[in-house]
Amino acid sequence: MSNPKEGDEAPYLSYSESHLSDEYHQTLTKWQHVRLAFKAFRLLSSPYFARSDARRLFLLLVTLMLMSSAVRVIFSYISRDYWSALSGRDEEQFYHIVRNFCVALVVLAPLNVLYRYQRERLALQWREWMTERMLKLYATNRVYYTLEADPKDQSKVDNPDQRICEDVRSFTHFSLTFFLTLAISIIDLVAFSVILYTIQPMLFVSIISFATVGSVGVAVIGQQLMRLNVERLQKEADLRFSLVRVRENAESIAFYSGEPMEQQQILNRLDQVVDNKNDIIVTKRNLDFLTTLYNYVTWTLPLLLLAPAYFGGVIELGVMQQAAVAFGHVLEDLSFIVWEFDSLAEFSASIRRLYQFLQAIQKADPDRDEHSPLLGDDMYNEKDGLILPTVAKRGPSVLSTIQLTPSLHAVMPLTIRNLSVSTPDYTRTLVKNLSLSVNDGDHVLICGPSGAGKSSLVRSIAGLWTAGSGFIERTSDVCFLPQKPYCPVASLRNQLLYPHNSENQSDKAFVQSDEQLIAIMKQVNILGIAEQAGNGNVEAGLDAVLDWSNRLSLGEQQRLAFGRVLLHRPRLLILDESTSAMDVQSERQMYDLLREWKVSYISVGHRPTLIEFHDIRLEIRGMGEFSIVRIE
Ligand SMILES: Nc1ncnc2c1ncn2[C@@H]1O[C@H](COP(=O)(O)OP(=O)(O)OP(=O)(O)O)[C@@H](O)[C@H]1O
Repeated sequence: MSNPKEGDEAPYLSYSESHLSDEYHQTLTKWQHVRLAFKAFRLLSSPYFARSDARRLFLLLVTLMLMSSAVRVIFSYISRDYWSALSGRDEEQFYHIVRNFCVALVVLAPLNVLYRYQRERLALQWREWMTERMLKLYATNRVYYTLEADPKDQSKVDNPDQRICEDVRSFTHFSLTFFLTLAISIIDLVAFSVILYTIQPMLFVSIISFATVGSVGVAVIGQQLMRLNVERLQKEADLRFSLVRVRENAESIAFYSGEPMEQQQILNRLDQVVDNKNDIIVTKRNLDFLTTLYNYVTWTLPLLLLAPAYFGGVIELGVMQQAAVAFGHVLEDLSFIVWEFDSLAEFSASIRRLYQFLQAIQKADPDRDEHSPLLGDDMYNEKDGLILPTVAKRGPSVLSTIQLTPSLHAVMPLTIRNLSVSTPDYTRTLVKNLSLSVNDGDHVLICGPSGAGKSSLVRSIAGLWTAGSGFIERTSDVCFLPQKPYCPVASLRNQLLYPHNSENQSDKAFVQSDEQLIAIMKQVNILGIAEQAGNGNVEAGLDAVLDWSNRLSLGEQQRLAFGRVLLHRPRLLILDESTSAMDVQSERQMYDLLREWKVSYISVGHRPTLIEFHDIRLEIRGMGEFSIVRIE
């Protein structure tokens, strides 16, 4: 990996794999980091603020921000007069100021509240918009699958869940908080500097020197805090992920009695979180020593500087008080970035993680290339929302890929010509030069030794794997049945309708009556499941929402998956060991149903009982070799 040079712009925007990696980021200079962060920030934020509604809300927010700045200056004058009236024992003036204060409190103070409210509201809307868009890009063209598929891929992004949920939240929240607070600080800085200067020019000079010394000191310690915070996000996501894995694989772990190993792994990750947090606490303590000292000096320094003038009767007590307040404000504004190290670190970490993630999504999506907008803004239309891309924009790939053409009007359910299938990393060819035609009513059995490439061939037919060469034409009216069917957390009715959903308006055409669903459950022999879930009432059972993947046996889940197929009645069905957990009689019953429906099917499996349900046998032997024979 080459070390990037100063002024080297191009790599920041390209998504070559090395530029997505953490190692690449470690080679960047500090200046390049800042430029990359700004460029990434612009690319991530501009699509949202290109929208008229977002711009309107932002304008309102800036107006409120300016007004709340003015409120602070007005209050500083009220407070000056208040103290002056008190020190001069001027009762009439005092009550006059109290009246002014009450009016200001009612009229002006709510502006501060409204400003903060509006800021939160905009941050939430922005978050919703960005998360929605990222989710769509993540789901388009099975990007989520591609990102997980190649374990050796250097550009693989960790914890996408954390990036979509947590990083988007902190990005949108901090963008607004940070930049607006920065703007307020600059306005305040100017306003209160003028006040200080008019009280005594020396006050202004001393505050600048004081703030510079303090900021440098804090920056040295704060830098370490920034690095530790970046690490914290990743370590906490890793810990959460290891707990999610235990929950998802609870039964397998229980059978293996794998608790000690799992616990060890979780504890190792917890140790890393704790070590990191310890370092953060120690660094914060050091920072605290400095900032506390700084705060107390801030409180007394302006009073010390103005004491001779006060005791000499040149200025009033109110002026002293106003100077102290202004001094605090200016110092706070000058040190804003320093104080905000914590959030700044979190903010820059989330920018980087989001940018990396969106680059990886762009790379994994065959319909997009490095020139496509990062957040897909060309696909956005104010009226229809996000439109998913349909036209391939990417030029010919350097690596050859399988050409898949799914069509509703395909002449045959499946035609394969000169197909070679490789693993996603192109290191091994599993099938070489395969040509096969599957006619309506054909039943093909794919068999062969474990690891030879049977499931890989199915993945290529589905379009999940594209590494290799050759042509696949198939009907788009196809269903794939994996060995372990996916059961979403939903009602039994929606298990059967999956991937459709009875609650979705757009899926209305796929929804079946309870009678039809019950008839199907009878055919695939799972009516008992509905009866149990509904305490004897089958209709109530259809509405039961349970963790079905843990509740049902694998054989029951496989029969449920056949029920889904029966509902969808595809022209072509591809089964990858989809009856492996069934008893022989159930397996026969399922295949009899398939034949009854006259559906063409291709099965992958090892069981000798499967032979009799098929008429063509494709044996994959590994290393590219195969044979095709007709079963008599
Ligand atoms: N994402 C991946 N990247 C690289 N190699 C992979 C990947 N997924 C699977 N493989 C490898 O591809 C080979 C073929 O796997 P495949 O799942 O197709 O085998 P199979 O014939 O279906 O085996 P089984 O009968 O055990 O299910 C295996 O050696 C496997 O390790």
